[in-house]
Amino acid sequence: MIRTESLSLNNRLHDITLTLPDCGLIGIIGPNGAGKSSLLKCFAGIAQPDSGTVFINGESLLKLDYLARGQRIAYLAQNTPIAWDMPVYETLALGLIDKLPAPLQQQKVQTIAATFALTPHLDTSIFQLSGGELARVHLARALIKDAPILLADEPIAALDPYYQMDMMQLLTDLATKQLCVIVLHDLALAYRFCQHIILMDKGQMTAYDATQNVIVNENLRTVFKISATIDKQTNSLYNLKKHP
Ligand SMILES: Nc1ncnc2c1ncn2[C@@H]1O[C@H](COP(=O)(O)OP(=O)(O)OP(=O)(O)O)[C@@H](O)[C@H]1O
Repeated sequence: MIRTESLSLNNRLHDITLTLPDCGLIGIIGPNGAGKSSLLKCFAGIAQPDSGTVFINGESLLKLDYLARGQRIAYLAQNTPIAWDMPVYETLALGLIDKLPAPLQQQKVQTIAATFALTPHLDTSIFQLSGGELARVHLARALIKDAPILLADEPIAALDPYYQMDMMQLLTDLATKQLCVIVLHDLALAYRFCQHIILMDKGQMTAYDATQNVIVNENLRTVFKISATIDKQTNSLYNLKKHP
């Protein structure tokens, strides 16, 4: 569970108080520059707020050392640079915190590779992967350590439509057992898959509630300057238009 109290980060985040549940898929949406990544970085302890506190399962993030944070949180940045060439297998194994006996490590890598359709690429150099394949490697590497909280910044941005839906379904399944907080721009996928939405605008949390209460035309107009057709029965959002 993540809880924040009056979180502020210079002029990027203003007075954000919220409680996220133990399980569920939570989407952070908002226009460019709204503060989505900054909020996620505060949850992860990567950005230090000027005021306010982040609590992870009741413990102040400031009191947790790096190992304790790593055991509780898997964080995937927006653009994860890779400095050196390695096969996919080794890249996935790097996500494990503890040194495991070789057979157990192999089993964990193979299981996560199968989940992310990476088995055929285990011996491939990561420099030879497509953008979408690499995005799947990054998410798999973040998840391999089984931390109870996943924080991922635009994890589906580089994926084609098939894998975007595949990944959202995978995150939905994962979120029955743990908390997954993702930043995303695709409002249709956010509407279809996320249980709750944090709506950010100009560093403020404009709304945080069940998805169908947040993604409504009034908020789309005021925050995004767009409108859409929203069908609550089929959980679909389409026909996006710039609002005049
Ligand atoms: N390291 C930083 N230092 C100072 N200001 C920053 C830093 N990173 C981002 N900002 C500023 O903070 C504001 C919020 O940025 P943030 O990256 O959180 O927005 P975002 O909603 O994730 O945007 P996008 O959708 O474009 O990725 C922006 O005005 C940005 O210029």
